[in-house]
Amino acid sequence: MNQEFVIATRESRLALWQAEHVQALLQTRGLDVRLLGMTTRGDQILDRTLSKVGGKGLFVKELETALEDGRAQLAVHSLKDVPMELPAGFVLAAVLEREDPRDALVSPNYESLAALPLGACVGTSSLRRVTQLKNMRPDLRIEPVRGNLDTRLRKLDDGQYDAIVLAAAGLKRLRLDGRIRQYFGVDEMIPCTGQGALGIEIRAGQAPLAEHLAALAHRPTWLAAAAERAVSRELGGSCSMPLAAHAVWEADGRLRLSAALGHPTQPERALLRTEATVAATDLAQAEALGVAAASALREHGAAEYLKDA
Ligand SMILES: NCc1[nH]cc(CCC(=O)O)c1CC(=O)O
Repeated sequence: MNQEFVIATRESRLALWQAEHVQALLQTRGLDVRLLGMTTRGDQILDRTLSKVGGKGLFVKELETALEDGRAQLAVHSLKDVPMELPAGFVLAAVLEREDPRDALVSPNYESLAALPLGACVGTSSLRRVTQLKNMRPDLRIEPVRGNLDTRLRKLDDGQYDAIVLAAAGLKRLRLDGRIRQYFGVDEMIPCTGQGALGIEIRAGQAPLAEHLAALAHRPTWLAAAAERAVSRELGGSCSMPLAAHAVWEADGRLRLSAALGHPTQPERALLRTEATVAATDLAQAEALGVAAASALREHGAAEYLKDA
């Protein structure tokens, strides 16, 4: 009898889709894999903006506890919800191929951001989206919206907002992308670090499992995400930081990283931006690209922006 592996997962439809996706990939490698559904503090606290209650780590802590207790061996996360530094004893065993990294506008009545009337109400709780929206459309009224994708869409349909902004990846995975009215270009609204990618976390030193997971990894996504995550880590990576960072592979095989930092409490202030390209062939080079982008943002005044974060 094979050893059975257990995947700890949140129970939103998107989290379950992601965990089942990894389960199916491991099953094709001949492994027995079962899911363990869990509710995290991030799922329970729905009335406050995450940056105010302790940040993205709230989505992963309970899952890490299950790994520690041995109730599960791996946790599947949206990479963008994974803190920049994992607690001691945990490692990111693989980053899987990225789904569409773009942000998308969903609206019952308006076909694009430009079509929204003056002063329209847009729902998003992401400071990164708030600052980029306010830079494009200072007139918009931006209101928080929390909860899983179905909850957010229901609040939109209830008429609480004229539009909401969501990651295209989640909508596509749940086949809800028919609701998208506009895709933002990745230079127009720079995505969050790791957006659209999945990260698999395990305890350090799990050799046979780590090898199976390494075989699932998508190296181009992993290097791109490593560059993106390095920018955030260098700048102190917290949820109260309106940071966008996105890396793409150019046709010539080089990695191009764009990053933007907004002001945490004055979202209409101009974004600080940087862009750089390198020939990266390993994780260290990709991370160095991110570190350089963070330095460039500091030269543009990041410290002054971040003192209010
Ligand atoms: N912050 C919550 C979250 N985490 C991952 C996704 C979507 C999937 C992804 O980007 O990988 C979402 C929803 C959203 O931002 O719209």
